[in-house]
Amino acid sequence: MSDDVAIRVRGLRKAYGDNVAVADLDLDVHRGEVFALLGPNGAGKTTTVEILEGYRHRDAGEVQVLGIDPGAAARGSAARTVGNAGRDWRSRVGIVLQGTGEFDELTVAEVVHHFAGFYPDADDPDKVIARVGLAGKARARTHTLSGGQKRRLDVALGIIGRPELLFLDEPTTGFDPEARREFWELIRDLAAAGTTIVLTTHYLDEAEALADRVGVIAAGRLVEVAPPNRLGNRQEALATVSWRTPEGKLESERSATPTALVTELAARFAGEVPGLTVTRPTLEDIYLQMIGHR
Ligand SMILES: Nc1ncnc2c1ncn2[C@@H]1O[C@H](COP(=O)(O)OP(=O)(O)OP(=O)(O)O)[C@@H](O)[C@H]1O
Repeated sequence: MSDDVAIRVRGLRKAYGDNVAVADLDLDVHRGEVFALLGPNGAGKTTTVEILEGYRHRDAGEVQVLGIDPGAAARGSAARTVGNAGRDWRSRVGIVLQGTGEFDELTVAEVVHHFAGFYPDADDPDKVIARVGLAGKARARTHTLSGGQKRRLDVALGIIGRPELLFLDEPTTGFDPEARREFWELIRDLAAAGTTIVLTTHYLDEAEALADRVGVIAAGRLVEVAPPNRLGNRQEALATVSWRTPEGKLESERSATPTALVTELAARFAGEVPGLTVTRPTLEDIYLQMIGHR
């Protein structure tokens, strides 16, 4: 496996009885990349990611994560062989699962300090608590945190070991808009420091804001992988120019040359064009087309 590849998947397959959750999936994630997996409910994202994390067995295919087969690493750590590839590999991978974040009577600071003890080169717990915006809650018991604050704690536990590769499963579900923006900044900082990030999300704006590349998965297959602005040839999609006639009727026209059309409209109206908008398909429009909802 070449050094710049963090994840390499070939022919991955996983079925639950007759239900094929992941079918012949190929995927490469480069080191230092932020990769977003998008797909409707039940598409196979969690199954794929949990196989990459070593938490689920696969039926077929090759998987390498940081140069290690996570299936073999999981078996190694189950055998508790001290110093084995499994434990070493696990300490290089950070995982933020959907909704843990509650540790009975322990405080935020106690939990983060405790988890720091599991890693050979853990980050400073107080710094990490501040970084996820929980400094004001460091002494709060985790069961008193709000939903969004629990997710922040999950993120703190995912990054405390200074992972080379971080998996985030729907990381901002339940965040208020300000918390989401702060979280995006945190992800950008981690990416800038060289952390490879794989996230699943249902928020198209999140994928667009964070991801270098997006993979769309539908019915267990990877339908397309592309940078967000190129997905589904989005950059070549026609623009829609809309305006209002002097009678107030809404008109619109799809155009490959919207500037020329707007110039013509400006001449026609001798100045301001009433209700003028120029739009191109959003990532969400393209995504919905891709998964067959339009
Ligand atoms: N433990 C399981 N046992 C049986 N079937 C499962 C199991 N886990 C997932 N599945 C099935 O596999 C398919 C893919 O599920 P998966 O959880 O991977 O989808 P997902 O893309 O993560 O969905 P969501 O966006 O809803 O989280 C679904 O049909 C689901 O019902």
